[in-house]
Amino acid sequence: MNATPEHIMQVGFGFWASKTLLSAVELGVFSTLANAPADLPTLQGKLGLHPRAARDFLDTLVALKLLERDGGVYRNTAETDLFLDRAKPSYIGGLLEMANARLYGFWGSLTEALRSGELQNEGKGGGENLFAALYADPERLRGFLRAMSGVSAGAAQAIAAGFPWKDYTTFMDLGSAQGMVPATLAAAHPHLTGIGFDLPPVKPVFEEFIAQRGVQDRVRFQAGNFFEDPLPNVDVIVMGHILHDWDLAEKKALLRRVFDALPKGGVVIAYDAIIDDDRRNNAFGLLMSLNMLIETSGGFDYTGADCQGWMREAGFAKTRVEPLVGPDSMVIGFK
Ligand SMILES: C[S@@+](CC[C@H](N)C(=O)[O-])C[C@H]1O[C@@H](n2cnc3c(N)ncnc32)[C@H](O)[C@@H]1O
Repeated sequence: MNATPEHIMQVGFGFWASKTLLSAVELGVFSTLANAPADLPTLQGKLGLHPRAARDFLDTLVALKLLERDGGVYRNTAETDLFLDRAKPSYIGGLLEMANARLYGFWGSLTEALRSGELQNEGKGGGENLFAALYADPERLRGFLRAMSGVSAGAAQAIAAGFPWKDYTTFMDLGSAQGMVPATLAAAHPHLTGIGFDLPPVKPVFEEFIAQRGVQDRVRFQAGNFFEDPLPNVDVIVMGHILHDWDLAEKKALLRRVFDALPKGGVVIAYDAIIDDDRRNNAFGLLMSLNMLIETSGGFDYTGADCQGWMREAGFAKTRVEPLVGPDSMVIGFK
């Protein structure tokens, strides 16, 4: 065997590259360059970089294939221009802003979480649930909800394209956050009307986003607690990155409530970074589960087989798993 330490070093120093990108988003590198490509002195001035740091920082982004440089002029790549320019609706940097402001620091306590099984975020020591901790601060709430749009944008498009919506007329996105899924479904399918269901403080942020997307005539918000309040009657209930937040008993209780709320012929679509059944390939799904260890008191990610089992137990007659984009898959249950 021709063993080299390359892979080990790449993984071990992954945080160097990761933090360089997160700081670039924080400093607005990509939004600045989307307006106009620029040379080193111009960028240094616009971004407020120290002369000692600027050249290495920007050339690192070139080497990481996040920027291009031609004759001393830096510009975005096609991908960073589309996804990391704050001015574009395709911006997914909210997720990276949240990773930078919160998760980067919390993951520093991973070893402690691995030993104690206890969350390591704002709720540490207080036993508070993630959402109570997040929602105590309006800026943090907005940041978190924006981040959720980034994390669900690709999946929302894949669900809009990959599910037979022509057979259904109403849907609800349970735990909708800012409303990326309802906005995307309504925009793609003019015959659909939908509801975003989430905790009361989410309402203004949801309504602002839905109006920006121009679908406010067909998408409304309903405030409630999905463990306690009655769920509206719709054909299809979507649950994106919801089940992984909760422990096993809570996951099963939620699926049971969803089953009870659906009409006969109704459908649940649960999507997450679903782990492959053999639990060895979807590294992102497994890392997401460790992220739930850091972020929640009992949450964990799961395989397609796990989720289909819980759906059957809740009463769903038929279930299947379908890939979406990247590490995400959806588990569909038919009542
Ligand atoms: C991880 S986010 C997922 C957001 C979005 N569905 C997505 O895929 O990006 C979980 C969402 O569930 C909401 N949520 C948490 N607890 C809730 C509860 N008890 N009742 C209703 N919504 C809740 C949160 O406010 C948050 O918007």
